[in-house]
Amino acid sequence: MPNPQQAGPDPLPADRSTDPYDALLLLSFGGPERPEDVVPFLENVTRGRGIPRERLEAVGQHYFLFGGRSPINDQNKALIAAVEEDLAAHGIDLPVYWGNRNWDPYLADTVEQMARDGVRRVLCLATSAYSSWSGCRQYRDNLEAALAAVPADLVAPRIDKIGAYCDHPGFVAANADGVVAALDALPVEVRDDARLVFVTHSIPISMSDASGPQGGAYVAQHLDVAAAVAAQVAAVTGVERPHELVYCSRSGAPHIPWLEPDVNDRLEELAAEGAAAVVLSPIGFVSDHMEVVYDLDTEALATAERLGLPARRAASAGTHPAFVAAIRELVLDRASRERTLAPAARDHCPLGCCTGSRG
Ligand SMILES: CC1=C(CCC(=O)O)c2cc3nc(cc4[nH]c(cc5[nH]c(cc1n2)c(C)c5CCC(=O)O)c(CCC(=O)O)c4C)C(CCC(=O)O)=C3C
Ligand SMILES: [Fe+2]
Repeated sequence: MPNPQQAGPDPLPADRSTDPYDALLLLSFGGPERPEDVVPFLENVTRGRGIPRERLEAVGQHYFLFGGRSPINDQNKALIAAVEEDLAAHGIDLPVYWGNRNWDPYLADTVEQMARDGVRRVLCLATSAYSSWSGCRQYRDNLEAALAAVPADLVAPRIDKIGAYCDHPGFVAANADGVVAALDALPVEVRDDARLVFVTHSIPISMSDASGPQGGAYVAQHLDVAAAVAAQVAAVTGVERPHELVYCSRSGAPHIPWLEPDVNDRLEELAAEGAAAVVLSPIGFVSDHMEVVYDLDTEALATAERLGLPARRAASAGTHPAFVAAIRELVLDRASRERTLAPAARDHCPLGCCTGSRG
């Protein structure tokens, strides 16, 4: 009878096995790090997207206001460090790679490096938690293009992408914590009456309508997350507050309809209605991107100030431990489903999913 003691090293317990994956890839947007990078970065982002020149100049100014440096790369480095630490603390041995759509480190270089390192099966997590062409399908297309560019003398890895994960309880919990902290930062006399205003990136209505397998997923997912976060905040604070979803960072040509209301317009209405205070919670962003530090912290908070409306911006998920743990759970869950050939609904992207890309 074989002696199990001599059967080689114990296999990892199923709950920390990442088989069949041998690497995790963080796939992100990328951002400039120096003033000289800003214009080339914007050219990368908007190539063929028909963004009016005035809009590009305005967005360039947002970056220059912050010294030509986007916060996004530092945030991704911090997230990777936190994920590596969390994986190690849980006895999980999985190297983490990082590649971007629009700036260095470019995805194609990262995929080539993975091939050189002999990586065969990669699990990819994008820094976008929701379904849409911009947040999901475009990243899939970027993966395909990067794989196709791997030099012929190398074996390209196989890459599976985790689907929209905004519904993960850890993502919801991280955002709820941010809202609770923002409420605490409001003057005590308006705290209980504060309105919870959840914010995400506006996208063309045609892109929104075509998001997810059945369409309309972008807005539906955000409404679900907003409701879940608001419920958790109510449970923690013991106060039910009205909540709603608004949009920021509208781009594109003026005649193309994008999701509304814009956060600034809505703040005007709320002030006119006599709202006591607001908390802005950027659930549409996984960390404090330029849209958060400019469109919310700089612009929307100035609007609120002008209106005399007390307002605080809640932290995004960032490196909140609940979000970092969520990433580990997403990885382990996908790996175990891959082993049992039972992919989760989130990972099922039919051919027509998130295709609509323009107004
Ligand atoms: C849904 C969505 C997300 C969330 C999902 C995800 O994260 O992917 C997102 C993220 C981001 N968008 C970013 C930056 C930009 N997005 C632009 C333009 C556009 N975004 C769009 C949508 C989204 N964008 C759309 C429909 C356009 C119009 C052009 C087109 O149809 O493709 C432009 C061009 C100028 C402008 O028009 O604003 C810039 C500079 C950055 C980096 C920020 C930083 O540096 O911290 C990040 C994380
Ligand atoms: Fe964007």
